[in-house]
Amino acid sequence: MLYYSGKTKHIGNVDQGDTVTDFLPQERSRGITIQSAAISFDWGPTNNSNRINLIDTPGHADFTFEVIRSLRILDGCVTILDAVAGVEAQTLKVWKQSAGIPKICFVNKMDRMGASFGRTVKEVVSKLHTRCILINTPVFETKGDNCEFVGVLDTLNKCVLKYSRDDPDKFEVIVDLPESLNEQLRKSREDLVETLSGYDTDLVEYILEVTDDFMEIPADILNNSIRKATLANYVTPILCGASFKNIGVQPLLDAISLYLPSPVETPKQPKITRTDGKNVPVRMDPNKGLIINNNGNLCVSLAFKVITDPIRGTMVFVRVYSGTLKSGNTVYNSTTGEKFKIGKLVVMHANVPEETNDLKAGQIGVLTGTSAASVKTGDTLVTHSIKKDALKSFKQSGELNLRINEIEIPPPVFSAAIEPKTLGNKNQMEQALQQITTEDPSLKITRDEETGQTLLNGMGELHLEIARDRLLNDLNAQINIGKVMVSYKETINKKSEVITKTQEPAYKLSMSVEPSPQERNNNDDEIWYSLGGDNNYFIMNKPKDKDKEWIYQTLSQTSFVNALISSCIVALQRGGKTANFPLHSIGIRLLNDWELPIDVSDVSTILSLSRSAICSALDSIDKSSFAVLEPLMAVKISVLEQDLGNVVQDLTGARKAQILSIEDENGATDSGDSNDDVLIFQDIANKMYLPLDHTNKNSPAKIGADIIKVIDALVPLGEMVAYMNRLRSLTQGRGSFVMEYHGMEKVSDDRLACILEDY
Ligand SMILES: Nc1nc2c(ncn2[C@@H]2O[C@H](COP(=O)(O)OP(=O)(O)OP(=O)(O)O)[C@@H](O)[C@H]2O)c(=O)[nH]1
Repeated sequence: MLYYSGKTKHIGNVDQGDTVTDFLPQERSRGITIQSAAISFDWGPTNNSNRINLIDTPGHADFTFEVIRSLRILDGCVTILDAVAGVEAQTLKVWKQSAGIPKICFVNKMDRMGASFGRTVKEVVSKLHTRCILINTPVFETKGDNCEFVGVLDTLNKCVLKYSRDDPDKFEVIVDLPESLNEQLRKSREDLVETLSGYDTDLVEYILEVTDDFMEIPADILNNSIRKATLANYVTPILCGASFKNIGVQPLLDAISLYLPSPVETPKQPKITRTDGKNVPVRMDPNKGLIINNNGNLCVSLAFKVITDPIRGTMVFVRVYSGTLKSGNTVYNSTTGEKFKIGKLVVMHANVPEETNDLKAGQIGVLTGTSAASVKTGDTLVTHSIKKDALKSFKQSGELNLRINEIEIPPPVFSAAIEPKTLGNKNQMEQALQQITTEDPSLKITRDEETGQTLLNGMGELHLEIARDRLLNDLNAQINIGKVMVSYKETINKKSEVITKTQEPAYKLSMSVEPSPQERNNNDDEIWYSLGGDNNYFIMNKPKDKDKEWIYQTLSQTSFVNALISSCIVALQRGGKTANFPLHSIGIRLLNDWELPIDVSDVSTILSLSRSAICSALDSIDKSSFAVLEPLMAVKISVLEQDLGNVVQDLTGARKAQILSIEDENGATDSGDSNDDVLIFQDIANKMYLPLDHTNKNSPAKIGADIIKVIDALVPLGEMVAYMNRLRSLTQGRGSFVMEYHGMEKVSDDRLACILEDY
């Protein structure tokens, strides 16, 4: 894409390790994407081109947070499928995560032996539950004994685009089609028009009034109709190609411009809320921003990624949601309460930054320089042009404290102990840890206050392995890292006493600790603040008391709340009474009888009083009311029928799995959709026109006579460590699995004894 849009001079190759978006040394040496990259380029006729902000996300399950944070800010997705593997378990997972975002599918690797466009499209309809329309279909040529993929048949423009494998810039447009391709074109066009007619009444009117010959309907009428139906998530346009052989990339770029939404049209606008919980409507207008009381307007942006570049320093990637962000603006970070002045604003073109004066609503760009160093992924940044005299009342009402719906970080389920090689390396270790956790908030550092041990927590074994390499090799940290272990937690099953702490002249804080529910009720009298995951919350009863409004004037509400949140986090790091494991599912409540002196100006007393109140509250709970929790994983395993017995026996025996279902692959219904939907989409898939596959000869077992069974099970994570090797040996390498975090579960007494022994 970068090559064709003119942003790079040659085409990067993952296998040679010179891609633009995979730029970390480890991404290049391992040939995988670890961090999602955001780059911008233009595509389309020169005077009418579209700015495309491309975010390339990793595919491995351990980097799921990269996908979550990218989905938060993007307006449309391109789902890339491997034409041999079809819809994989991870495809299904990411598809569900991106619900509501308009999508295009690109069936890649059509040049491979066993590639099957037809089967892949059928799987997209029946497994992902979406209607598909074929924007282009594959074209093959017989060369000797081989059948070679050479180009695509454009359904809309009724021509073949034939590519040269040697020269990425060369392609022929063929309009005189042989009869076999004419039939392929007619059938895909007929199907496309029929599917769109189910949604677009304008198209139906055109057919009734102008022509009912689907071959005669002009491409621009159909393109309009496809755009509408895609934005409404009614259909998914599908294209095919072989990016490695430079086939079908330009039509994909055209499709992105034609069918995916601009920022103004995106159906999934973010939620902007004020600290009092009220929603503020998003206004994607670069000139106006969020107008407040006619006194000026606000520009609101979300920092969705922070990286430390060895040359450019901190780079904060932002998406602007309202108004215009200008270089030189003073930014208020409403998540942390800090203020800073923007240095340079840049837009990344491939790996070359281009300085810009402003970023308008809808755009993506980068804040650089040391002033941005305190920003973390997920922070909301606010700038305003509010008249001075109005600003004071504005601040008092807390209206600057807007938050764009925060990015929830999935809980890390693995950890490894980490220590400096010598005492002298401690500071450097802290800095390196700070850097990798700022870049990747799904890595977390926890410290056991009593033993002084530091734990690096992550989403999976590969995640921690990569973090380890980055610390040791890229950041040169002088550290020792222990074995990767499962993260166990502890929780409480009863409420503590209420502990009141006071200090002269007029400080009073009463706090208690309680088990926090999995699903909380929406209670208007309470505000819940997440304590950075682990289902831990700080709960504050909303002050009703008019006399307490002064707090907004003297000590801003944000610093009061932030101080309480920090003390909660510190107090929770003490861990539980059974084995000192970090605490989970805890609610820390501030009662409404708090008092502060009228001239309070700093938060240190609040910090120490609240911390000591929480610790005493935890101490008031007896040891027998603490319980150890372990991560439970939802596992989906695909195996051939003949291997099913062995795999199930291993799961239920050694691995203590709870089997939820075993189904034939085609009947597997994990979409979360109703049974009716499942049947509807199977029916659509069966009736849909699919062109013949020519490369399908030596296709994998999947489409042979073998029946594939899908096992759904819940398994303790501790039993899934190194499961890939076990599954391979049980199935002669023919089985595959994906898993995702399901929740924390109380450990039975006999398992607890084993876990404690292991630790
Ligand atoms: N035969 C063939 N191989 C391809 C094609 N496109 C990519 N590949 C190969 O597939 C492998 C994976 O390519 P990537 O581009 O890294 O795939 P990815 O899905 O982005 O992987 P992650 O970055 O880890 O998410 C590489 O070895 C590529 O050479 C294609 O069109 N044809």
